[in-house]
Amino acid sequence: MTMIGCQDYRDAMACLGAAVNIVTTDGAEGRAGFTASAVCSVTDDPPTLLVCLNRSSSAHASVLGNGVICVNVLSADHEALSRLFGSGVPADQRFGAGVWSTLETGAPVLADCTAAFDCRISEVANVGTHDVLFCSVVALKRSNLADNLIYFNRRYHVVRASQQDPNHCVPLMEKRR
Ligand SMILES: NC(=O)C1=CN([C@@H]2O[C@H](COP(=O)(O)OP(=O)(O)OC[C@H]3O[C@@H](n4cnc5c(N)ncnc54)[C@H](O)[C@@H]3O)[C@@H](O)[C@H]2O)C=CC1
Ligand SMILES: Cc1cc2nc3c(=O)[nH]c(=O)nc-3n(C[C@H](O)[C@H](O)[C@H](O)COP(=O)(O)O)c2cc1C
Repeated sequence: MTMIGCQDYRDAMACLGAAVNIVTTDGAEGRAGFTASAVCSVTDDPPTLLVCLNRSSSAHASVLGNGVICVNVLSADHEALSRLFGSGVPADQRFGAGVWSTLETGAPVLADCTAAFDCRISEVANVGTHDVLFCSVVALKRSNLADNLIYFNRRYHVVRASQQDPNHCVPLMEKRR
C-alpha cells in the first residue's frame, strides 16, 4: 500500500479552492471562533452541514462544550478578519475586529457576512487530528452580497457573481484580470 505523506497531501489539497468561513460559538464554555475552509453541506432534509475542527484548536473546548456554532460565510471585505481568526491571537482581539449579533443559539453572527448558518451540533466523529461536527441548522441569515472569499493555492481570492444574473458566478480568473 502506498503511504501518502502529510506534506504531499497538503500540497494537493492546496489545489482545492474553498469558501472561507468564520465559525463561532458562545455559551457557558466561553466565546471562541476560528477560520475554517473545511465546511460543507451534508443534506437539506433536515438542513445539516459539517465542519472539521482540529482538536488542538483553541476553540475546541468551547465549541464542544457549548454544543452550538454559527458558520459565517465570508465576503471580499473579510480577508483581514479571516487572517485574524486563523492566527494565534486571543478571542477578544479576534471578535473586537468585527460587529456581531445573534440568531437562535447565541453563537456570534457576523454583521456583514454573505450568509450565516446558526447550528446545534448533533453528532461528532473523531477522525485523525480532527473532530467532524455534524450540525443541525436552526436559523439562517442571507445577504444580497454577490461575492465570496475563496482560499486557493494558499492565497485569498474573490469570486463575484455576474452583474446581469446574481445567481450565476463567473469564473475566478475572469474577474481578476
Ligand atoms: N482543515 C484544516 O484544519 C485546515 C487548516 N489550515 C491551517 O491553516 C494554516 C495555513 O494553511 P495553508 O496556507 O493552506 O497551508 P498548508 O500547507 O498548511 O495547507 C494546505 C491545505 O491542506 C489542507 N490542510 C492543512 N492543514 C490541514 C490539517 N491539519 N488537516 C486537514 N487538512 C489540512 C487544507 O486544505 C489546506 O488549504 C496551516 O496551519 C493549516 O494547518 C488550513 C486549511 C484547512
Ligand atoms: C484559510 C484557513 C482555513 C482554515 N480552515 C480550518 C478548518 O477548516 N478547520 C480547522 O480546525 N482549522 C482551520 N484553520 C486553522 C484555524 O483557523 C487556526 O488554526 C486557528 O484559528 C488558530 O489557531 P488557535 O485558535 O488554536 O490559536 C484554517 C486556517 C486558515 C487560514
